[in-house]
Amino acid sequence: MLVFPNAKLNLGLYVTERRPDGFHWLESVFLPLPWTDALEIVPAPAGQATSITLSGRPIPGDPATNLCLKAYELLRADYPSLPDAQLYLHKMVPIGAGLGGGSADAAFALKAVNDLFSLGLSLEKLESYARRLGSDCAFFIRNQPVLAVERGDVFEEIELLVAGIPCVVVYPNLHISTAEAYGRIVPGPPTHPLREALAQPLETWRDTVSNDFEQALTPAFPVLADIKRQLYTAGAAYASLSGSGSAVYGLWPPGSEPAPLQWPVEFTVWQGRL
Ligand SMILES: C[C@@](CO)(OP(=O)(O)O)[C@H](O)COP(=O)(O)OP(=O)(O)OC[C@H]1O[C@@H](n2ccc(N)nc2=O)[C@H](O)[C@@H]1O
Ligand SMILES: Nc1ncnc2c1ncn2[C@@H]1O[C@H](COP(=O)(O)OP(=O)(O)O)[C@@H](O)[C@H]1O
Repeated sequence: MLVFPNAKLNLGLYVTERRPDGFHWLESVFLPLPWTDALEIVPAPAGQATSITLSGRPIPGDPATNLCLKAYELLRADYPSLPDAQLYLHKMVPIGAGLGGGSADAAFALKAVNDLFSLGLSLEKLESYARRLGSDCAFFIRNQPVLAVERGDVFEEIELLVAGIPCVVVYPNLHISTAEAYGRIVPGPPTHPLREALAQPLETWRDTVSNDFEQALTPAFPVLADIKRQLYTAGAAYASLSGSGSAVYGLWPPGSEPAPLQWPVEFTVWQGRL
């Protein structure tokens, strides 16, 4: 079975409180972004153990710790009759980018195994497995815009008028660790209530919708502010860091087009529509 795990963007992100377990309460809108990896899962030939073959962007760390394998093993612990499998992951979404690529791979692996081996798991059950693999992993099970609260794994419905709008995402080839980024945050309440701010026209978001990680990370990584400035110069109506970075995105009003932009060769740029 071949699936295409997509990335996500965060529209506003407020880290409101540190929890006793070291995690944080947050409030953010998650949006699917059609920038994808490719993941294939097939039953292994007789006598061959479960394995993963990686291609595309190098993933730091031992392949045995890949989140796709972790997802497979998590299900196998509860469904011992699952056969050995071969996983093939072609990585295209940048890593440590705030785009949730690893979490997407894990969530799509859960969904693919459920379909391939007819486990009959409900979306709720798949979400509860996903939560055990990462805070933002559960989002990718339903993979639709939501207001995420608590650890980023509890969702409220939200209506947004962003489908089809032009978007540019710029990854400055800078891997920011999520844990380290959280360590730089001083939690506090949102400057503007997110749901209300996002109900206003796109052009107003610049003054009302922000990402706490941006202020926390920009002093150490000024390139983030440079990219944001360039996106606004190219006509973006709204620009922001995604998640804990380092990808920065711009959104353009419907019907408009980003002005041509020049980026250093080591940057990776995605341009398309939401
Ligand atoms: C910041 C966000 C915003 O969407 O996304 P990314 O920038 O990673 O894409 C998420 O909260 C990232 O979720 P995820 O990447 O799944 O994090 P996890 O693997 O669960 O946790 C990695 C580390 O981040 C910190 N962490 C994560 C989530 C949370 N609500 N509070 C935290 O403090 C913890 O230090 C944890 O050890
Ligand atoms: N399939 C995977 N894709 C990406 N990263 C993975 C994967 N499996 C495990 N990881 C580990 O997860 C970490 C961050 O993953 P990622 O979701 O891309 O971060 P972020 O959401 O901050 O962009 C990396 O350090 C990487 O080693």
